[in-house]
Amino acid sequence: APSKRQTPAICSTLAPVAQDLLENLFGGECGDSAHGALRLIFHDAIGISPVVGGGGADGSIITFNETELAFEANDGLDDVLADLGPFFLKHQAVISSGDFVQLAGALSLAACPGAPKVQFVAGRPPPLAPSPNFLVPEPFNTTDQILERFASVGFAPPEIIALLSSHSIAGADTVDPTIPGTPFDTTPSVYDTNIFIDVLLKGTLFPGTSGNQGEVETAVNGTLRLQSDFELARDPRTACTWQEFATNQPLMASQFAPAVFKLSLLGQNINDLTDCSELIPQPPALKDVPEFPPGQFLSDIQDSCPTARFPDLPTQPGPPLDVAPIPQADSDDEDS
Ligand code: HEM
Ligand SMILES: [Ca+2]
Ligand SMILES: [Ca+2]
Repeated sequence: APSKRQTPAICSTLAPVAQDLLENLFGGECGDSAHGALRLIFHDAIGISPVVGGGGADGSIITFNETELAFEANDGLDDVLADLGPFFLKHQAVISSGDFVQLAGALSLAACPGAPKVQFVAGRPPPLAPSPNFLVPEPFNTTDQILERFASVGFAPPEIIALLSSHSIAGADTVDPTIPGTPFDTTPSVYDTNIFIDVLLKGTLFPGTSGNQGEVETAVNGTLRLQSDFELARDPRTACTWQEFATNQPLMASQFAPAVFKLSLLGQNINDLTDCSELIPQPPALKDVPEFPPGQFLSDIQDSCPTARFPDLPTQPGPPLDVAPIPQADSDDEDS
């Protein structure tokens, strides 16, 4: 008989944690809790530098949250930790904070149609110290600064754009504090290519107040555009990858999975970790049809790739959208 790989002990131990997160934290939704858990992967992992140190994907953002939540770039993560923290405390006897962040992040995609299944490895030791400040990119950083920050930990420009596909299932609470939960694209519960289409449209409005640091005008009511997304979409070093993903959802998903797995290994040695990817469900499939939002056309696209024109797409029928805010996860009260 063909030999079947036996489930490693650490994976069996973590199975009930995964189950609890899927059922009781995410509840089968690609909503605020899932978005927060996905963002947390990044803000924990990127806390490492060849110059100033830091432990990367080590769970420091949980263990040393008193230090790291005070960093400006981590604004809004207080809500995420309020949401996830009780699950970590409940299971901390069997899972390190570093594994918890990465497990929750990989599981966060489970209910997001179109998302890839991301690998998960376990066995990260407890973090030794908080991350130094100023390692997490900010939406008002220049493209040079962002590319350099990622390059210093081994990420090439196309990998950065692949990682930013996460902004397809995301929104902002703190960029414009008057409108928490404002999504970055028209479909914040679907891992589709709309983020890459929407951000290339000519900006005409602010969804709330103007003058917020790191925000630029967006094209669709109810969505918020980050200055960093705007610039990465238009910079010649990244614009062609951005444009390619805009009309190729399978490519976007297939490039995101290895890039986000690579994030989960920052500061870790993969040879010391155990593959527990069997704990991660395959997210629902998506048949993505790239379209311009209602009332928008190719002439509204700010063509930015030097070597290929943006392709013409159908326009979604109907009146202009006013995208609804993302309902906020509330750790105490779900139904009032
Ligand atoms: C250039 C790098 C990046 C910048 C400047 C950036 C910036 C931001 C900002 C300002 C927010 C809104 C936070 C708030 O006000 O609540 C946000 C949200 C988010 N980001 Fe990024 N980000 C970057 C890269 C990434 C990466 C690599 C990931 C992937 C793992 C990611 C995943 C998310 C998610 C999922 C959210 C939504 C959080 C929520 O809705 O609660 N971002 N990002
Ligand atoms: Ca960290
Ligand atoms: Ca989307």
